[in-house]
This record gives sequence, C-alpha cells and structure tokens, in this order.
Amino acid sequence: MSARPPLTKELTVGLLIVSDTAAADHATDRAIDTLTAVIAEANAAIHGNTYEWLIEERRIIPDDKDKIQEKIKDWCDTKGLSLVVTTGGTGFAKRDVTPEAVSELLDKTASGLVHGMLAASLKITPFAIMSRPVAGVRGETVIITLPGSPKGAKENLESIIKLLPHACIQAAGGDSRVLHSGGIKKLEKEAGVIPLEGHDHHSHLYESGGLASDDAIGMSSGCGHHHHAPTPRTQQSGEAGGELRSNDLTGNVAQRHRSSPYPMISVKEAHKLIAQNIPAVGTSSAPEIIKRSVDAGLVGYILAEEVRARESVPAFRASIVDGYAVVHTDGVGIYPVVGVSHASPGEIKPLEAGQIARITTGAPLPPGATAVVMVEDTRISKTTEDGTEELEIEILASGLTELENVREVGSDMKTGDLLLGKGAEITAVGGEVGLLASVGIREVLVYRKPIVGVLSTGDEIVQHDRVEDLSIGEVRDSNRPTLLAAITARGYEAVDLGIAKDQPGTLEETLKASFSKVDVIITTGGVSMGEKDLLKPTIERTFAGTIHFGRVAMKPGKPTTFATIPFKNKISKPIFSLPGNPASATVTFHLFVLPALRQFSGFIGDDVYLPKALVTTDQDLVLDPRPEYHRAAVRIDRSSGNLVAKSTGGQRSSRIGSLEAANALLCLPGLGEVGDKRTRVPRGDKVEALIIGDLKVLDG
Ligand SMILES: Nc1nc2c(c(=O)[nH]1)N[C@H]1C(S)=C(S)[C@@H](COP(=O)(O)OP(=O)(O)OC[C@H]3O[C@@H](n4cnc5c(N)ncnc54)[C@H](O)[C@@H]3O)O[C@H]1N2
Ligand code: MOO
Ligand SMILES: [Mg+2]
Repeated sequence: MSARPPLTKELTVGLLIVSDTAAADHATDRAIDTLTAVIAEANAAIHGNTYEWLIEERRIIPDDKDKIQEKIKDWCDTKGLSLVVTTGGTGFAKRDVTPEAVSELLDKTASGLVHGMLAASLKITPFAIMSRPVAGVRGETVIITLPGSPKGAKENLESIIKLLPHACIQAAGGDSRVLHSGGIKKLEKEAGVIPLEGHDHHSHLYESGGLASDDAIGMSSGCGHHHHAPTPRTQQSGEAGGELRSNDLTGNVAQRHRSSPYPMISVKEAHKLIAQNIPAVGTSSAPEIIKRSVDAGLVGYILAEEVRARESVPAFRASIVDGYAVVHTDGVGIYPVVGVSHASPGEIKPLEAGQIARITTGAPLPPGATAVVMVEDTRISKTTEDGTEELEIEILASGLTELENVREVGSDMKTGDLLLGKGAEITAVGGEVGLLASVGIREVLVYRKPIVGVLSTGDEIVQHDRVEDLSIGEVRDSNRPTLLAAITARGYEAVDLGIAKDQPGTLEETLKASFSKVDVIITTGGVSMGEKDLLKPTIERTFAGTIHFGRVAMKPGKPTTFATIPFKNKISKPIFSLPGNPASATVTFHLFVLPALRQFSGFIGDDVYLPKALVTTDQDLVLDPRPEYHRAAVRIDRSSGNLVAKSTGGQRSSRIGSLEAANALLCLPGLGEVGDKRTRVPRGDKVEALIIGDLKVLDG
C-alpha cells in the first residue's frame, strides 16, 4: 500500500456508483448529486474546526466485479482515500455483485457499520432485509456499500455519516481522541450518542445503539433497486475517467440531456481540481522559466531563482546629512574648511585632524574623516572677503561618535547578501524592482506568465461598439471587454479571440486556431443546458479534452466548466468555459481563473487565491439556495477601522451592474447550510469577503 500523507483535517472520499444503467447513460445517475449533498450537509453540521469531508473521486461503473475491485483498489491502495462509498449492486438480482466484490478486498469487516445501517433502514421499511450491505477496512480506507436507490443511499449514509470520521481516522492509524479538538466526546455529541460511564469509546458506540441513535435517521427503501436490463449506450465510453458526458453533437435536440450529467461540486473541490491541472511550482509540469530584464515590465513576476547582491550599498562611506565632514575626536571649536564633497563622482581630497570639509547628503566622506556634523550645529566664523565662500566654521556639536551621520560601506546591503528569495513576488509597489536595481542586477530568472485568450460565444452576441442599433435578439458583447480589462489590469497578456457563433464548426476552428497563441483559454456562454450550448461537447468530442468539472454549487456561476485539451508535446491547454451571464462570467473569472493564472505564473499555496477579510454587512442579506458570491463595495470605516460591506444591489446573474464599484465578493452560505436554518444574514453580522478590488475609505 502506498504511504499516506499525515492525517490532516481533510477526510477524502470516493463515490463509486455501480449501475449498468447509469454507466451506459450518466445522465440517468442521481446518486452522485444526492450523496454529494449529504456530504456537504455533514460538513455544514460539523461544529468547530475538527475535520472536513472532501470528495476526491466520483465514478460510474457497470455491475462488474472486476471493474468494482479495480476502482476500489486504486482508491484505497494508490490514492489512499479515507472513505470509499459505493452505491448499487447490493440486492438479490443476478448482476448484484457489489458486496461480493467488496468483501474480497476487505482486511477487516465492520459489522457494526452494517448493523447500524440495517437497523436504521428497518425502522423505515421492512424491505431493508432485502439489502446485503458490507462494510470494512482495506489498508487505511473505510469502505461502505449503500443501496442503489438514491433515496435509500441517502438515508443509509445519513444514518452513519456522523460517526464515520471516527472510523476513518482510526483506520488511518490516527487516534481520533487526540486528533479532534474536543475529541471523541464531540463526535458522540454530534452523533447523538449517550456515553456510558466506565466504558471505552467503542462500547459507547455499540451499547447506546450508536450508529442508529441519531434522530435524523430516515430510511425508506434500503434496497438496491436499479435496472439491470442493459440499455443501449447513448454515449461513448472511454477508459476509466474518460467517459463522455456531454451531449452528442450529431444527435438531435430530443436526445439531449434533460438534467445535467455533471455532478455539482463545491467551490473548494473546483479549486482543488484546477490546482491539480494547471502547471505548479514543484510539480512535474512546473511553470516555464524565462529571463527578464529588471524594469517596469518585471512587475507581477515570481522569481525562479534566489538573487544575491552583486555590490555593496552604499558602495562608499556616505554622509547622511548636509554639513561638515570632521574627525570625530576633534571636538567643538573653529576649523578651516579645506575641501568640498558633493554627491557626485570624483576624487576627494583627504582630511586631517583639525580640518573640516563641506559635504552634502549622500556624498562620499573624504578619506580621514570619521563623522559628519549637521549644518544646523555649526556657525560661520570667517568668509572670503567678498563674503561668498566659507573659510572657517565653528563646530558646536560635542561628543561626536565615530561614524555619526555616516552610512558605512555595505551598511544597507553587502555583496553576497540575499536580496530576494526564490518565489518572491515582484510587486507593483516597486520595492523589489528597486532592490534589484540598487545592486546592478540587470536580469533575473522568473516564471513565465500565461497568455490568456478570451472568446465570446453566441449567435446573438455582437461587437460592443457596433454603431447600428440592436435588432431583436441581439446582445452587445460585454463579457469580452470585461475580461480583457481584468486580465490586462492583473498584469497578464490578453489575446482577443473575438466572437464565435453557436455552430460546432465555427467554435472548433476558433478554438483550434487559438491553441498555438495562448496558454489559457477563457470562453463565455454556451455551457448550460440549451441545445446550442456547445462548449462541453466540443471540448470532449471534438478535441478529446477532459472536463474536470461542469457544474459548481454557487451563484452566480453554476455551469462553470473547467477542462484541459491535449495539445502538442504532452502539453494540454486549460480552458475555462464560463457562463454567458455577465455577472456569472466576471465572478467566476475572479474566483477560478485568476488563481489559475497566478499558479501558472509561479505563485504557490494560498497565495494563488483571492485575499479574504471579515466584513460587517450594512443591511440584511437574503440567502439563496446556492452559496452566493454577493457583489459588494467594502469600505474602511474611518473612525472604527472596521470593514463595512454595502451590497451593489440586484444580484441577478445577467446584471453586470452588480459589479460596478464592487471590490469584494461576500461569501454567503446557501440556504440550509447554516446550522440554525437562517434565511438571511442580518445587518451587522460579519461575513467573509473575497477582495477583488482596492479597498476604499468610507465617506463621512
Ligand atoms: N434548463 C436550465 N437552464 C439554465 C440553467 C440550468 O441549470 N438549467 N442554468 C442557468 C444558469 S445558472 C446560467 S449562469 C446560464 C448559463 O448559460 P450559458 O453559459 O449556457 O450561456 P448562454 O446560454 O450562451 O447565455 C446566457 C445569457 O448570457 C448572455 N451572454 C452570453 N454571452 C454574453 C456576452 N459575451 N456578453 C453579454 N451577454 C452575454 C446571453 O445572451 C444570455 O442572455 O444558463 C441558465 N440556464
Ligand atoms: O449560476 Mo447562473 O450563473 O446563476 O446565472
Ligand atoms: Mg445557454
């Protein structure tokens, strides 16, 4: 078994849908969405920062023992998932083989989990006795088998999910009592378990009825009802992971999917899939390294090398003030002015004790001088006859120390000092450019920034500056100018790919022509459920691309699609197909595309993502069923220093006006995600905001 990374708060999950029907036509599958929702709900119900479920794998496979075992082995042995959940194939029909396939793979059985699920099911339906679940542990992974009906699967999973973290952590070799802040008591509380005095945690779970003791248990079928009659395959099916889900371009409209075949994933999962499929520092597909000269054009790059000082700064002993260079031991008194040192190159006459030299800020100290006295601490004593030149000066300052008002050679920086580390960002503040310039570094190695192509799609879309009035049905292209502006302002080169008509050929030609010109492609429009929504089929069927996700649980931006299309020399081109609605396109650009561009240019870890702040809402905000990215203007309240958010008004996805003067996206939970079933975030509450623009100070 492969080494598993040390336990973190993330418990990774694989959902394996075993069904001949769903494997032949993914559009018929409901289980993935259903179980994803159960897991999202479980995450929302977790109190405190203890652990979190993260769905890493989702697959639909036929009722085939070998295929089931192959997937489970991969997920347990290679991927080291925390939990594998199967649905389907647990009934009495001939092709129901899931329990048999799973049993053979288990190192340990978990009869408690099986009893728990059955007990819960039987409370709801006597048909539960027709189900044959198995559960257990393989390596460090817990495996459970659920019935095939989405309702049954949901209720079964709900009955045990609160206790599964405990099982997963133990299976992975961790001590859940130590690992969880608040420990197992907390898990028990969340699961509704009443601990018995004097028993260890395992007996608590058992004797209290443990797994079945949650009030939330609801179970109806418990049976793995699903159709086994082989249905004609409506879609091509490639090797594992390569199944095509999009509509067939050659098919007629009556055959299109009537519900999206793409699972609805969370924003967090979407971020993870993007991060995994964009070149990243430290991976085999690391970003390209190029040489750039040190000038204004360096802003926004990430250094791909460590840079050390080639010279010392200052390169000579320099005065910090305007005044007189002296020998510090000379003390107060009247001294002849024997020379002048200006901040300009050239030889300077040496100074002896009993002499002084006029000097300006930044000028080199005459050899022999050891300190500088400010002009304010001196008095003129004797001038030339015409009164224009100083001959003698009285030094009033006493107790001078050696090198007072002097910058010693290399006191700001010495030759060989580390200037900037690998991974340092050259910011728009200018400090890093200045630092490099100060020691004569002319060129540095940096990670190349991506060139980004922007394509609008839609038969209705016309050039935004077209002079003629619009005909009925025509829409001015606002997405392309918006995105080109945002990309350029963020320091990336943008390529305008124009507008493609909703015709497979046009889209194909335009995209194909762009591959050699750009590193990342952004399209808008044509990704939802309409028969003219051609992006997904074109990516999958014309270009053999992989759609990593095609739906995200968010508003706006639900149909956001991210894919990679194979190009030359094993390079693949990432393509973000954003929804056509203007607010959706703009929000998803900031939320998904920008982090990808930053990762491509060498940013690492959380630095790729938008910065976050806690802000106070200045009005009630009504919650949407989907988690919402509510556009707002965040201001700094001058007196309190607090960040206050003002909504930009109507948040309909078509309203680009919702982004006017917006500098933040307020992260509002979806309805039902908040534990206390609130329907609104009340005025004065604090919410997380993603910062997309400059913060301003609140007027008045
Ligand atoms: N049956 C369903 N219909 C829709 C669903 C769904 O789940 N089921 N999702 C809705 C959601 S949410 C969104 S968002 C949109 C996304 O639509 P598409 O990405 O397919 O985009 P289009 O249909 O091409 O256009 C939508 C809308 O945006 C206007 N548009 C497109 N491009 C531009 C542009 N460059 N500049 C300005 N405006 C643009 C277009 O004219 C449409 O009005 O789908 C929902 N439907
Ligand atoms: O998700 Mo759509 O972006 O609501 O309009
Ligand atoms: Mg559409």
